[in-house]
Amino acid sequence: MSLSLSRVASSALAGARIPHRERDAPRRRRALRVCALARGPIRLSANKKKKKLEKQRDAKSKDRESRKRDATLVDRVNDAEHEARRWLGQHFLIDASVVTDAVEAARLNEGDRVLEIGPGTGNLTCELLSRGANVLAVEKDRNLAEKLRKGLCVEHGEALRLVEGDFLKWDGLAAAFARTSPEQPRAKVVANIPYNITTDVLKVLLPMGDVFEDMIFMFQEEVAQRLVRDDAGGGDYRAMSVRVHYYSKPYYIRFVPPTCFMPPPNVDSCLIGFKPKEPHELLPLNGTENQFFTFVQACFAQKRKMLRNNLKAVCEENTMEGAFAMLDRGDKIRPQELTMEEYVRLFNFVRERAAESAPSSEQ
Ligand SMILES: C[S@@+](CC[C@H](N)C(=O)[O-])C[C@H]1O[C@@H](n2cnc3c(N)ncnc32)[C@H](O)[C@@H]1O
Repeated sequence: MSLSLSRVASSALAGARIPHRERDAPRRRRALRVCALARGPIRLSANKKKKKLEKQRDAKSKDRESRKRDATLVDRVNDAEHEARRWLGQHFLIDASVVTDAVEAARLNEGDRVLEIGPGTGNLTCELLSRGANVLAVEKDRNLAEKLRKGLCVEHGEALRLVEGDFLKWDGLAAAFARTSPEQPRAKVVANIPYNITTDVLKVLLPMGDVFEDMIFMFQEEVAQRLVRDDAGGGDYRAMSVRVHYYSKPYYIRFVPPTCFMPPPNVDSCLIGFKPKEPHELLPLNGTENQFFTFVQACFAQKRKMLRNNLKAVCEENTMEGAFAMLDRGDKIRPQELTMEEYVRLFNFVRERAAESAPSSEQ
């Protein structure tokens, strides 16, 4: 290039007529370079277009597929010809993506034992069975239980066992899921139950970490947000959060809008998981678990008040001074500002002081 430029320059200086091709050579070379540069992005954008089209086609076919799956769920609810009973929290799942996410969150393996509370018309149950799980379902509604017995139970034989009755009154739980050897995998729980019984159901299941490993629940969104956060300090941190974090590691899975149910509920929902701690992972207590939770409940007796005021009811003045010094969180702390670990330390401290000041039985 420097050669041709110098030839052009010297010819021009000599006043000679520069040949057309030589005069235009630098411009042509520049144009070629620009074209070469241009070709790259042009090819790239063609690829992008192709990929975008493929993605759109994929999305459309997935959309068609999931609408077909949604329709199957709606059909199953309609086929039950059952009038939903609101007092039993009957909002049946009709969104296939939610059903899939709930079941996948349980990380099922072929042959896993699963407790389903409230199978209803069987949409979650069918998905669990299709993944090779052995399901034990507890349904309170007599009409729905009857339909399940005549339908899914016949279809799936031993893979599905149905217990008709109120889960909270059922005394067969421990025996039904007892492990026959330490090598046997723990069972799993999947439940879309009425929101007004979730707390009671959790009270039963959370301490069963040696029996259940994954627990997936449908929850009211607002309540789940409170339970999952361990940010003591938020005004919504309640005694139930202490219980949940003592026994498990809760985690948020996904948001579920009212349109995913038939009939739709008035509140937003979500899937939430609880990973129960095994017995050896639980923090040691200076007393029984019941005594601990009764103590925590007393600390929250009036949650707008300072912890000091609530503690007065359960411990001596000098024990309280020692407890506050041990916690080192100041005098004005409120019940919702302590973490679960701090409640365990507080409980253990108060119990230890109480034992020290009690008259010895050997005297
Ligand atoms: C929200 S519906 C869910 C039904 C189904 N699992 C679904 O996702 O489509 C709640 C189900 O729990 C049942 N149920 C309500 N209270 C119950 C209880 N205490 N014990 C067992 N089942 C209960 C209801 O009858 C209903 O079938």
